Amino acid sequence: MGLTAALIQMTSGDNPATNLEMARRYLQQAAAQGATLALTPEVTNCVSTSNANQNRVLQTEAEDITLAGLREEARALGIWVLIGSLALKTRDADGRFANRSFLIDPDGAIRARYDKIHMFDVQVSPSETYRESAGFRPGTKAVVAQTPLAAFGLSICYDLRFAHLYRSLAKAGAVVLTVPAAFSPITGAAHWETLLRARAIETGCFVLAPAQTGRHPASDGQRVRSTHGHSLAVAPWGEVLLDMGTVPGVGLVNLDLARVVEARDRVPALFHDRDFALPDESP
Ligand SMILES: O=C(O)CNC(=O)[C@H](CS)NC(=O)CCC(=O)C(=O)O
Repeated sequence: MGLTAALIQMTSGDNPATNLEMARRYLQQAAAQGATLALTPEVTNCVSTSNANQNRVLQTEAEDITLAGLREEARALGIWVLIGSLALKTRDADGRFANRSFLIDPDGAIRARYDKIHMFDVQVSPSETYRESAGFRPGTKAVVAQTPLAAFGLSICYDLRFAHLYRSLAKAGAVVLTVPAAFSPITGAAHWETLLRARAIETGCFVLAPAQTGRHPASDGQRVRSTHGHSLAVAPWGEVLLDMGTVPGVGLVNLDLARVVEARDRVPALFHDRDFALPDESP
């Protein structure tokens, strides 16, 4: 029961057509190297700090060129593709976008969709504040995708900090957790690897985390955004199998799915939950 996965590390800019060309090339390299599954980062189609630019270049799911192009590429190459996420227009009255992950099969069909649940509304330093919920509407539904390769538990970026989501995914049958990201450099250096390894150890799952990296090109006048990189693959026992550093590219990793059962047999903590009373509010 083996699975060869390719993590794709990218520096997406704010022009979806350029990002799509880059993603296509990486998928072709992944397939040529023997990958049966390739995974792209969060907001593969557009990293932008300008709401005006997003309103101009983003499209609905039905019109999105990145979704159509990568479905076509999956079919041409005969591989599975996890599109980490796409920023997409919705029909919501408030005009907010969706931050949506897609699992595509080798026929190019969409096998699962997941909308990011937890919004990154965080001041990471005195000069750096994110308010994701101003532009994006949160999802409300956890997703496990059953496939002939494996059962995948989907998540996105800031979701990583909510351990109970991953526990729920693993209990619902997931053996591979996907965490595409565009992590901030400050929190990335402090928390990224530790959190990913913790989620793997707690659940006895493989964790695949394709990431955005570097300084993202932006049209004139926009704030340039940087991301942490370090796309990571972690085994169910917690070892880091692959760390891609900060250079864009394709990283291959072999997953021996028997190691999920092995890790859970050694430490069955996933199956040792107990009910408990919450602490009293009174002192
Ligand atoms: O805004 C976009 O274009 C797409 N969304 C993102 O990049 C999101 C929200 S700003 N980034 C994160 O969730 C980083 C989380 C993080 O860094 C942490 O948890 O420490």
